[in-house]
Amino acid sequence: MAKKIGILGGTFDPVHIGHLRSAIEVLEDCELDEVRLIPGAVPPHRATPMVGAQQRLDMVRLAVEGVAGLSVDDRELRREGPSWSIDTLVSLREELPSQAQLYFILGQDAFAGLPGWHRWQEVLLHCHLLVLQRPDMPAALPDALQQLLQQRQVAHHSGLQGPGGQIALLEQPPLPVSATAIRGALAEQRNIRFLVPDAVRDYIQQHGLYGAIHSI
Ligand SMILES: Nc1ncnc2c1ncn2[C@@H]1O[C@H](COP(=O)(O)OP(=O)(O)OP(=O)(O)O)[C@@H](O)[C@H]1O
Ligand SMILES: O=C(O)c1ccc[n+]([C@@H]2O[C@H](COP(=O)([O-])O)[C@@H](O)[C@H]2O)c1
Repeated sequence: MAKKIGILGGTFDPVHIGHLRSAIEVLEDCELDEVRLIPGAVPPHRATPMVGAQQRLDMVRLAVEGVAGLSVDDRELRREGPSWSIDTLVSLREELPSQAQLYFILGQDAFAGLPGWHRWQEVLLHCHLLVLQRPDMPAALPDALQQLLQQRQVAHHSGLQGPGGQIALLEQPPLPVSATAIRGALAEQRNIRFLVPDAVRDYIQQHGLYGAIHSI
């Protein structure tokens, strides 16, 4: 049987339960062998993260420690330059058997930006896309994505066939959590308990990240 591998790329500034619950639900619903969380070192498409790549990676490692089926892949920190997803996909493909099924998991907001990605039209050569709902996101998608969905969307994720090339939208209930909101809460010295794993909260506190100066 071909391996089924999910990849959840992100800035993870910081990692939170929205990422982790999504990873677990996709792992179970799509019967994947594993989901790899891949922190971006130099996100090319957004402002510089508040916290450096190594500390964001540390937090993702703490978050998935001991969680069956979830792992961390640090390849984007091991290369120079912008963390383009296409480079990540090509390097994963070089390592995996050609029949392995790759599922790139991304939220609706990230999917809406796909036509702006570096070499975006090559992305589906290497993987399927699994798009997760997020709360408060506009339903309208750019024309290029509507066309892409007409060509590539399958009605249900169970219809995704082969190593890549198709898109499924998941009906998973979204958690209304974002890294932006967590950074905002920390800046106001609010308690972020249960929005991130306790080990991540402890790390933030120990290192005084995001302006957290008190016991949070
Ligand atoms: N609550 C959530 N539910 C579903 N998907 C999510 C959720 N939060 C983040 N994601 C998805 O996880 C991936 C990585 O997200 P990212 O690290 O940018 O977190 P974020 O919470 O969106 O951060 P920020 O608020 O800084 O933009 C993206 O594809 C994003 O859409
Ligand atoms: O490769 C690109 O040009 C590109 C542009 C925007 C986003 N991405 C990827 O999309 C994923 C989610 O991004 P973000 O900003 O929500 O953390 C993450 O893996 C990014 O590397 C990739």
